[in-house]
Amino acid sequence: RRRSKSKLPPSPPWRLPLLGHLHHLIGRLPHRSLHDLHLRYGGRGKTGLLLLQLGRRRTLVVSTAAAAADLFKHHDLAFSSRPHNAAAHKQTYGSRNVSFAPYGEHWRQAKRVVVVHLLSARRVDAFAPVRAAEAAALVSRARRAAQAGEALSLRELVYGYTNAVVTRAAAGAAGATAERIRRLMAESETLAAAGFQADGVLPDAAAAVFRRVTGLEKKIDGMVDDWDRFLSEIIAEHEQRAPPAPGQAGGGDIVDVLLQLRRDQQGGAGKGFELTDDAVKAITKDMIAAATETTAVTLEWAMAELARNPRVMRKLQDEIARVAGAGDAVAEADLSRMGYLRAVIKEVLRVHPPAPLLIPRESMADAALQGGRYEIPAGTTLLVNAWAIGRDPAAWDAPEEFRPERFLAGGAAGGGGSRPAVDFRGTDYQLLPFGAGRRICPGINFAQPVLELALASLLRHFDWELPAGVRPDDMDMVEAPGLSAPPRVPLVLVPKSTVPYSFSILYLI
Ligand code: HEM
Repeated sequence: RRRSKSKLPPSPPWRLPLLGHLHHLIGRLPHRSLHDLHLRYGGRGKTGLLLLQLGRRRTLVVSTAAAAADLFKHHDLAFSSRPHNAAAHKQTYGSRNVSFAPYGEHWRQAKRVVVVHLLSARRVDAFAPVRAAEAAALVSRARRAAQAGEALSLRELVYGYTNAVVTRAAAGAAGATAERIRRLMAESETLAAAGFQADGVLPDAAAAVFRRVTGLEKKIDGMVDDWDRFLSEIIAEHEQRAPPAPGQAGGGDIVDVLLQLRRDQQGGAGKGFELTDDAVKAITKDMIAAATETTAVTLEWAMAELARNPRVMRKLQDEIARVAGAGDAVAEADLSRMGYLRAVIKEVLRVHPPAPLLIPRESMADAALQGGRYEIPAGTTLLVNAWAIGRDPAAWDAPEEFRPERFLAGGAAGGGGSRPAVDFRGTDYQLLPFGAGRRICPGINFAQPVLELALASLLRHFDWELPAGVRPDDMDMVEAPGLSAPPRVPLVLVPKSTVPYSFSILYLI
């Protein structure tokens, strides 16, 4: 026992009964306190690993790019499951979605369906008209505020946009339905966070008692029923109307595609996976939940950084004006020529990853990390601290500076040099906002044009100013607690129109 203990990664002192090291995190943002713990107790050689006992879960925390590279290159399979969580299990039809499904045949087949059929490049292209219409609606909302000289809540503005794009792409729904999804999602997030906490600390039976006694169980059940009623209605509506004809432009929304797959394959892609009603609902809900908040949070942080860095805002506006030409709406075809826009989005995701600890994973087998220096037993929860990795001084020059230029082609991670630009697709381990390996986010291709088009449109048509009396240095750049990490102080900015009145009329009609 002594020998294997010496092969465990470093741990902080003061491990309390029941809580373990949880008291180090209480009342603070987990990604920030885990980063502090890594700096303080991560060992002399800073191996990038820390082993904590968080309530009942033995937890490995990865905090540097080098440690993430070793983990994802050599041990990804061992760490490809997800820890069981009773609240999440209930909300996902028994973990029949992708995000929370344990590693196994269901997850493999469901992820294949998502990657090949729901989020392929062709499918994402087919949603271009939805993005264009919602970007125009976004601009016209901002224009009304600009003409009235009013300040705008950026959170409301960008959440309305991502919510509309995602619900239309997933379920063909708009208007009142999008509003219903928005309410369901806000309530689910609060309940999921509470459920996660109870489950993380207490053994199963005690966590179940805690949920019952506090009324949490009843609220979760109510929420599960509300979602189920809503998703059943959507499926029924889709089944009643004629399916999109083969080859029809777009081929329908995500629910259409799932129902068509079910008709074609009579129960899915093979053994261990059936596209039952529950699976269709779980996957549809997963797409909506995984896409809406993450993209909205990225846009809110992007606007906050631009407001704080007027030099970057001006440089970006110049690029957009140069590529998009005068007056007109930004066309998606132009986005690929906006290198600085892409660099800005990467820099935002480096400094403010919307899922700072990714989604927790769990190891299925013993793993010998860093060439056998450390042995991690099976059943260990894994947290990859993407927020800390984005600030790793061994991987980034001046990590606290917001400097998109570091991502321009030919620039090395830290800026300058001739290496290819760092990307966020899971092979550059210093930039992991979407994760890496088998569990990497399958939504990158969907998220990218949603983010780029919104940002280019908002910057094309308006200058964005801080409300009177607020200086860039006064801005609070700390995250709110929760599953995603928006700014803790919702961003408010004042749009000033940059487009001549004759063009702006087009956006009001
Ligand atoms: C800025 C936008 C987004 C960010 C930052 C983001 C981030 C993430 C992260 C960190 C993970 C966990 C990866 C891991 O465990 O290693 C994940 C998983 C996932 N994401 Fe995203 N995501 C975004 C947008 C989307 C979109 C638009 C969709 C779908 C339309 C989506 C669908 C999913 C799904 C289904 C998973 C689960 C994958 C699995 O467990 O195998 N995401 N995402």
